[in-house]
Amino acid sequence: MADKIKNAKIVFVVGGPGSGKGTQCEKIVAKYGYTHLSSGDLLRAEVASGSERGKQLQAIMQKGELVPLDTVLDMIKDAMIAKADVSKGYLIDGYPREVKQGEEFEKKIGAPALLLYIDAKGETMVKRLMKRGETSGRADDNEETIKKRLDLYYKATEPVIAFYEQRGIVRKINSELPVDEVFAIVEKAIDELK
Ligand SMILES: Nc1nc2c(ncn2[C@@H]2O[C@H](COP(=O)(O)OP(=O)(O)OP(=O)(O)O)[C@@H](O)[C@H]2O)c(=O)[nH]1
Ligand SMILES: O=c1ccn([C@@H]2O[C@H](COP(=O)(O)OP(=O)(O)O)[C@@H](O)[C@H]2O)c(=O)[nH]1
Ligand SMILES: [Mg+2]
Repeated sequence: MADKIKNAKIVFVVGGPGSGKGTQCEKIVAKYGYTHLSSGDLLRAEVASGSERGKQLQAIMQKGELVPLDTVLDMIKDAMIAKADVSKGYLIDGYPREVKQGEEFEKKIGAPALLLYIDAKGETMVKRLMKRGETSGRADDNEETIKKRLDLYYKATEPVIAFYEQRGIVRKINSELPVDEVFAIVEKAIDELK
């Protein structure tokens, strides 16, 4: 069944916690009709289901650590296949978190055409997540876990960007600007794909 998605347009959306990945993805969906798959949202849905696996995931996510690679990849793959007939392209938001995840994704699914690197300063991301935490209900939007997520981002995820830069598919987006100005830059990157 993976055949169905082999030729699909795939965009990785990578950036630190609270950099604005989800915000920009929503706008891309509205304009371009892409299918948005947030690895974090898929994991949170599993937690919300109350399943045994969800309980294990919750413990890991509450600590700001990474869940096993295969778990996330299987979830993304299933979600991609479910949308294969209607999808114009896929936004894979918050993935890969480490180089190995990207390599496994390519082996099992396919290569990305573009990597949107959503970039904000560390202090900006912390500020946004603390603010989001006032209303998000996300167990990991608290000061201690935010710090861990940020550390892990710099350690494990930034090398992902260097890895795909060698291939020339990275577009760096400054997300310190107001949302609509950020989106204007994102649009250019997506338009180049056509
Ligand atoms: N000024 C400004 N604020 C933004 C921008 N994008 C997002 N924000 C704010 O930052 C917060 C976090 O944005 P999200 O889109 O949830 O960030 P994310 O990268 O998906 O974060 P995770 O869900 O933790 O992966 C939001 O509550 C927004 O209010 C932006 O481009 N400019
Ligand atoms: O590929 C992934 C994506 C997410 N997560 C977990 O899910 C949490 C929330 O991820 P999300 O992308 O929603 O938020 P971010 O870490 O970017 O704030 C992370 O801290 C990790 O614990 C993970 O382990 N692997
Ligand atoms: Mg998000």
